[in-house]
Amino acid sequence: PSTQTQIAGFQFNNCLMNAAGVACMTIAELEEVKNSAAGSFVTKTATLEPRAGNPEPRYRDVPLGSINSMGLPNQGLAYYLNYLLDLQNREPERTFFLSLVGMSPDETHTILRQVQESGFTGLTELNLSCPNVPGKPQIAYDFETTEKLLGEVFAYFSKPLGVKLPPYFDIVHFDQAAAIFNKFPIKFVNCVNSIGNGLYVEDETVAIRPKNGFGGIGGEYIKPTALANVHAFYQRLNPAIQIIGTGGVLTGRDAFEHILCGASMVQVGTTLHKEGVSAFARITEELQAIMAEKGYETLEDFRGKLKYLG
Ligand SMILES: C=Cc1c(C(=O)O)[nH]c(=O)[nH]c1=O
Repeated sequence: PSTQTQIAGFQFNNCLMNAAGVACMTIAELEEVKNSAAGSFVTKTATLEPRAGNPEPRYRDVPLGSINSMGLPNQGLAYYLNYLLDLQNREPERTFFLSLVGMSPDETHTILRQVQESGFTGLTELNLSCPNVPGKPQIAYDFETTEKLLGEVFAYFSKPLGVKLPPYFDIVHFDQAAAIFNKFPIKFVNCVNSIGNGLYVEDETVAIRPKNGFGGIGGEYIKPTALANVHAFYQRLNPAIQIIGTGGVLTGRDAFEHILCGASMVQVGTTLHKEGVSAFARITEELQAIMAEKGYETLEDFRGKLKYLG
């Protein structure tokens, strides 16, 4: 069975890749993901200028997942954009993702204009869901701001662009969010970012320093929420807008469920942080075994075909 896929017309030889934030801060990390069984990579979300991020400890692996309040540390847009421009000349047959967001709407436009004016030929993932910059609410929880921002972006941005979304927990919010995204030539939505502002306690103390221990939750804790968001948007969005599924992927079974719920690409975060890039080959083999057992040759044979109980 083949686990190849396509997003916005770009072919990928595998439907698995890293989630932004994990194994993607430096060129060395990105090269390692690129040279693994992963079909692509996405960079750490880039801001205009480099950022140190929040004080450590700011990321912890825990038994059922992870908690982080990194605070958007990154090397700055130029670092990632220049690497991607060089890479697309070295490997023109492959496509990669650039994740970005500004610290303000104006900065977001400045960044996107730089990408627009560059020769970047890959996919852009606008992160509307960082939960860990103190004082900055997650953009995508503010529907008015999100619609205004996207309207401004698509007035000048013509390269393929998708959005990284926080999890929603209310059916009406799925309706309202999908109605906004359906207004724009968005190529994909990536559901979900970490579940914001969880609290992990060890004995009597928090596990991370920033925000008195509050941080985004990933891993096994979040798969039901991730699958629900993947499927809710799959049900509601214009079919021209594809879904990237992120959250709770430990095994081929989890990847299968994301695709069954409608995902065209599946991202791995916490598991990649814990296991390293060998996770991609393992999860791929597990997914192929499930497909073989069920007689599915391609992802198309089961994508979005979640059965209801009638
Ligand atoms: C880009 C900031 C993010 C961060 C962060 O850098 O704190 N952590 C997340 O779990 N999701 C994010 O989107």
